[in-house]
Formats: sequence, C-alpha cells, structure tokens
Amino acid sequence: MDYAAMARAASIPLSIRPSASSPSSNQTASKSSPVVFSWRRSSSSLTTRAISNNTNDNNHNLQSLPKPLSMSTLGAHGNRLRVAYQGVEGAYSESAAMKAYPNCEPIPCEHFETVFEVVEHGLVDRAVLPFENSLGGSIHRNYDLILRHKLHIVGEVRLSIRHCLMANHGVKLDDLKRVLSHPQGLAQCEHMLTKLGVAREAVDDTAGAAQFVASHQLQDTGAVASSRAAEIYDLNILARDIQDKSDNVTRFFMLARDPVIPRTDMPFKTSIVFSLEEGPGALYKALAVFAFRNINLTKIESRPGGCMPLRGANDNGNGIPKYFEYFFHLELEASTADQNTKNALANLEEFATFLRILGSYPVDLSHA
Ligand SMILES: O=C(O)C(=O)C[C@]1(C(=O)O)C=C[C@@H](O)C=C1
Repeated sequence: MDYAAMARAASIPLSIRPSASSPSSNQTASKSSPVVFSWRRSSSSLTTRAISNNTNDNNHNLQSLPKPLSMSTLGAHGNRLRVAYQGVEGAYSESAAMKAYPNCEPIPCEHFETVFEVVEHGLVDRAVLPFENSLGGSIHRNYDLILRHKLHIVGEVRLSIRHCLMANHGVKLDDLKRVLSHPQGLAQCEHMLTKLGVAREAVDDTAGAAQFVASHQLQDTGAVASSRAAEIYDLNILARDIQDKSDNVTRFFMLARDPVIPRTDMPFKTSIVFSLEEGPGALYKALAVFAFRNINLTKIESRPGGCMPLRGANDNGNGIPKYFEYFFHLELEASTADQNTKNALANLEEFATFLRILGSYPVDLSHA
C-alpha cells in the first residue's frame, strides 16, 4: 500500500505523532530494515506509526551504507520520486518541489519537522524546504531543525515568489478587515498590508490560508498566496504582485538520507555549521581559513545553541552559565571534492568545537 499516495489522494498533509512503538525521531530507516508505517486518522490529519521490521538480510551492512544519489526522478521503489514539502496543495514549497524534481509526486506535510521525519523514516525519498527569502530573510526554524536531523543537503532551488491578495467571490478590497498568510508571506507584503490597514494573522502556509478563507466562506478576510492557490481554492484575485519588491526569491534546499558525490567539473556549493571557543578574533580566524585559500563565502547565519551539549562545560569559568553560544552556518562556493576545500575544512576542524558538513551540492543555475 502506498501510504504517501493515500495521504495525497485524501489531500491531507502528513503528520507524525510519537507513539509507544515509534522509534525516536533521530532513527534513520536502514534499507535492509525497512520502517513500516501504519496510518491512523486523527481528528484533522493522518498519523504515522513507525514499526521497525527487523527482517534479517544478509546484505545488512552493505545496504545500510550511504548510497550516492543519482539525479533520477525515480525513487528506490521504481515509482515516481516522492518529495515531502510543508503546507498544502498550492503552497510555494510544492512548486519548489516540482521545480527541483519535475516528475516527482509532491507529498504535503503539516509541519517543517514532519518533512524532516518522513524522509528520515524512509516514508518518502526527498524533502524540499525553504531556508531563505530575498526580502524576509532566513527561515530560522529550518536552520535549527537541520542540526537536529541527519539529512544531507543534496541541492538548492530558487523560486520566484509572486504573491496575490485573494478573497471569496463578491468580496471587495474595502471589505477586508483581516489577511491570513504564512509569516514570510505577510513579511514580504509589508507595504501593501500596511497601506490597506488590515489585521494580519499568521498561519502555517500561504495555500492553507487560501483554503481556510474559502472553506469558511469568510467575507471580511483575505489571504496572501500564489495565483495557483487562488485557482485551486476558487478564490478571486484582488491584487497581483503585492510583494514589496518585484524580485522576490526564496531559496529551498533539497534534502535526502544520502549525500551526493561531490564533483569539481561543475559549480558546487558546500554548507557547513560549526561552533567556536569564545575569544577575541575567534570568528575572524575561522573565516580566515577560507579567505586565505581564496574560497568565496556566499552566506553566514548565526543561531543560538541554547544549552549546547559541547564538551559538558556550559559555564564561562566563573560559575555564570553561558546562555549565548552560537552555531555558525556558512555556505562556501566550493566543492568538498576539491583539495583546497578539504584543507580549509581540516584547518577549521583543528580549533572548532563542533563541525558538521551539511552537504556539498550543485549550484542552482536556473532562472528563479
Ligand atoms: O507558505 C508557503 O506557501 C510556503 O511554501 C512557505 C514559504 C516560506 O516558508 O518562506 C515559502 C515561500 C515563500 O517565501 C513564502 C512561504
């Protein structure tokens, strides 16, 4: 039974709820020990319950080794590649999934975390998740989640985001008292929404906002979403291209259980995350390992580590707890197949308190 297809046919986003017999969210499904998912319909969404099926397989060790991904759009099962995204049909993330894997079967999921989990558990093949927008900035939640999961970045895809303001048929611009959208959608249309003087309400995704307005036949509430969402949920578009700048691009990462084999014959990027001992010039020294080797950095993002379990010590030597330790996310215009990059990373590893390579992947050279 294809459970993901069932969920899609029922137009219900996936959600994973922990149950007594489910493995921890960190457990990765090995190919020789498949994870079988059973489905229960909860009040509003399907629920997965993972049951580990310990069939003995002689190839256990070989099969559980990371396998390089091909660029094929066929999954391991020979069917269309199943690609998880957050939101409901008509979300920009669904379009990004289709752009990244043109013949894939997009699988809607309720939350960002669910997207990570369904790939980790082997229920779907890939994930496509937003990480930054040219107007709204970084999607911090996903920078934090990627560190808590074992997936690899295997590609990037940039998507042009053109927002529409929509409402039920017969509702006019002047009737609107409230507008619903994803927080990024609201942030990207700040000017227009301020001019309208409407209350803004954040929901899980732009298409979900459109679906809600339509299904409740709201007469004083609009949604900021894509023209495709207006079409799907039969809403009337009151204004097009309402984002603050016409050039509005969101960058998504494609994630998988196994990494791609890095290459040097095409443009590659590498995403890493590290943390450092505190001290004058610590970050300067870390960035210098790349500068001295002429490696261009395309992005830096720092995220608080909370109670980082790094070498046990969580105080600064005088008994005062350290609440602000940081993870630095860096993107390098380089491939890990390149000796120069390997040297830089080896150099950083000498003094970083933590270092993880999130992925080395081909640069998206297409038009957004
Ligand atoms: O809500 C959606 O439609 C999404 O796909 C999410 C998301 C985001 O998280 O940034 C994706 C692209 C746009 O920037 C707005 C929202």
